[in-house]
Amino acid sequence: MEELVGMQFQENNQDIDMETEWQSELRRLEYCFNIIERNIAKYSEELRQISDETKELYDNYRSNNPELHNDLSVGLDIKSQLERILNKSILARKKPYFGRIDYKEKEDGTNFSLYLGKNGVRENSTQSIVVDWRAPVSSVYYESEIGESSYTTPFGETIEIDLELKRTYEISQSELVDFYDSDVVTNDEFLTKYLSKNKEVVLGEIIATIQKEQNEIIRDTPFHSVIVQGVAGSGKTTVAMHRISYILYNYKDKFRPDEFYIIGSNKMLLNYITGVLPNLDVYNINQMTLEEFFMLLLDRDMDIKKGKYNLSNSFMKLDHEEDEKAFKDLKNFKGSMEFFKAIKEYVKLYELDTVETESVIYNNEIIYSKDEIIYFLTFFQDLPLQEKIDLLNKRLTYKITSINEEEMTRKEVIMAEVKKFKNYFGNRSKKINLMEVYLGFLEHFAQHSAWYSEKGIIVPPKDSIHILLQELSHKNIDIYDLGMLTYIKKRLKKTRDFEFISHIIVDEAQDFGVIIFAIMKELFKNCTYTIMGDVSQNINYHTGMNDWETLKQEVFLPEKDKFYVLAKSYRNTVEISEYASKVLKKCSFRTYEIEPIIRHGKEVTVYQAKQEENLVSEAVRIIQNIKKNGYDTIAVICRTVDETLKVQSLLDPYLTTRHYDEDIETMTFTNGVMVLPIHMTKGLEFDAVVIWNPDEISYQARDEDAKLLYVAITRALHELYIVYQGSLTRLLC
Ligand SMILES: Nc1ncnc2c1ncn2[C@@H]1O[C@H](COP(=O)(O)OP(=O)(O)OP(=O)(O)O)[C@@H](O)[C@H]1O
Repeated sequence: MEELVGMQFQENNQDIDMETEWQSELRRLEYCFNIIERNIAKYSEELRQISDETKELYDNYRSNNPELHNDLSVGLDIKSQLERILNKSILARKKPYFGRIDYKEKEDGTNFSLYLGKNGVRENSTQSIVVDWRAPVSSVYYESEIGESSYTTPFGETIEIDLELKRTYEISQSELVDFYDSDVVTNDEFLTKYLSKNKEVVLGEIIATIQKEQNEIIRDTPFHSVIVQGVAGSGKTTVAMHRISYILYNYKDKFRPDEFYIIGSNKMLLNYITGVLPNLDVYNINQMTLEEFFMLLLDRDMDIKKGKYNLSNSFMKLDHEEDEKAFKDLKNFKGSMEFFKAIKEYVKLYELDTVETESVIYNNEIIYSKDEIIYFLTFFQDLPLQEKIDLLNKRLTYKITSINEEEMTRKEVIMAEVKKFKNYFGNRSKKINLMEVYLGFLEHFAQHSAWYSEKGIIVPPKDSIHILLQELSHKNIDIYDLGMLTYIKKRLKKTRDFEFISHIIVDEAQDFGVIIFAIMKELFKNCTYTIMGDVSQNINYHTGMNDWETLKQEVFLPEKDKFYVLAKSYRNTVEISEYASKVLKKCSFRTYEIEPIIRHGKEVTVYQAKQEENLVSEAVRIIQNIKKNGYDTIAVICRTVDETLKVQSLLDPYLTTRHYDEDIETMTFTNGVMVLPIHMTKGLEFDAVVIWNPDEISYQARDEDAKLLYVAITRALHELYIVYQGSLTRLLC
């Protein structure tokens, strides 16, 4: 157990005047720098040594010494660990800590004065002079007020304390700039100062200003799942990234980073959000889109590229043409639990059809009865079909062997008998074509909808399944089809592909239908989840989630898993938040109120142009002003991809913009002006946003359009502009 030592604790804090206190803090900082410098020298030397050793190992390995492979990989591992430690120490030299807590432990009266930093700093192998923000005790800094309090260790032990001081430091480039005590400066004042800064091109870490309600989520146990509804800008993504860091730090023995999967809707968002992870000391996490995730699981059993399937990106289909009703019905069905319940029923049927369930007669006697076989199939329901077949074959051959042994049959005869029956229930590796099974299911569903209704499944109008079959015959598939195929694989095939995942983090979860989570829960039995979303931002209105109820009640376990609500927005100014709230008030769905952190900015500016050319000149003027004001990240947000391409060409003669790349997989978030369709701005934020032409046609007064507009508005940190022509959408009036 590491010993926590801090500055010599002062019993009589009140009596020390500010000057002495300031001097004492300077001395403490100096002391800390000395230790850090000493550590840097030590780690540099160790790194030099290990680099030499691995270089030598590598040379030997190359000159035909392959048995050195293991030593070499251990050496390289140590080297990269040392590089990280050294790097952390070098960073700590600029700002070793951000906070301090002084407290007395109730049980034995011991006093502590602890400094908290992004990374722990050790004086020697047993003593820390700066405590890592993720350590259990650091929770006091985020959660407790001065006075009686407690903190809990990851393993449930509660430590009662008396908190006497909570202090926050401003240290810049190794200089102490200021410090504030929590009974003097409010949390909000400190936060506002922090929030008024400009945006960086990756999501930032917030360890110095994590709020109480965020801290609770970050530090919740990874042994159950966590679902978070948070208004736009409430820090869901940020909290998720800090939670990963916390779990990997505190539960090293139980969780490995390569067993963590972050699922997001596109590559630009993923790169943006995971950019913060090295800064939070997290490496080797998997990050991918849901499409990629399912394809990874399907692996060679269903090669989308080889099969020449067109994988439609559900996020790209956001033009505002009216979908036909049948398409809407299909979308609603594909995202719902009903679709999942239906495939489950079909798989059961498929198993009974595939496995020979008639009684097995041997030497005129029933040796395996129909009832027994059906009982076996039901009892081992969760096992994949292939495994059940293997087990049934094994049991049958065992019975045949026993009967023959009782009759003292010769060994060779027994073997010949066993051979006859060894594949009685099916081959060891039965070839299963996943797409064929899926199509079989859809056809069965279309033809026998009454059978499914009898099982309590709400069946969609017939047309929708026909459309789906047609789409598949044209080789068009989407994430819901991939999800179904993955489920079929898990149920029918014997595979180890599903055993390597322990925690899944889903950002912008509301954009996926609840069925996706139901499928994942079936695929990975021992996995837990961190699910972040905001139902007001569901941009896939028909497939995505417009409330959390089904997910909470039917997919997760209300008595075990946790549901949190984050109501405060840290991103937007009060003016922008209020503007966004106005849109939500026009909707019929349940909304979650936004509570902005009190940070005022410019009023939202709405500009009506007479003609398109005025729209362009006004947008150019606005953007130039924004730049003059010193803001670096600016977005012009359009309704569709087509509009984005058009606006880009309209602005091009006057401004340098970062071009929208139709291959969204290769786009990255950058400084400067980006022209983007709404769906690509999900999860991102910009210093200033210009919403392009939100007129009556582009955004009708209906819930799905309100959600899109809400997303666009809430991307802006400091300034928001609306430029339009014709009649402004009623959602903004
Ligand atoms: N406690 C905090 N202290 C300082 N900044 C914070 C805090 N919490 C969140 N932020 C900032 O607020 C902004 C929004 O955070 P984030 O993107 O994680 O929110 P979100 O809920 O995922 O938003 P959205 O739903 O719109 O994608 C970020 O700039 C983040 O750094």
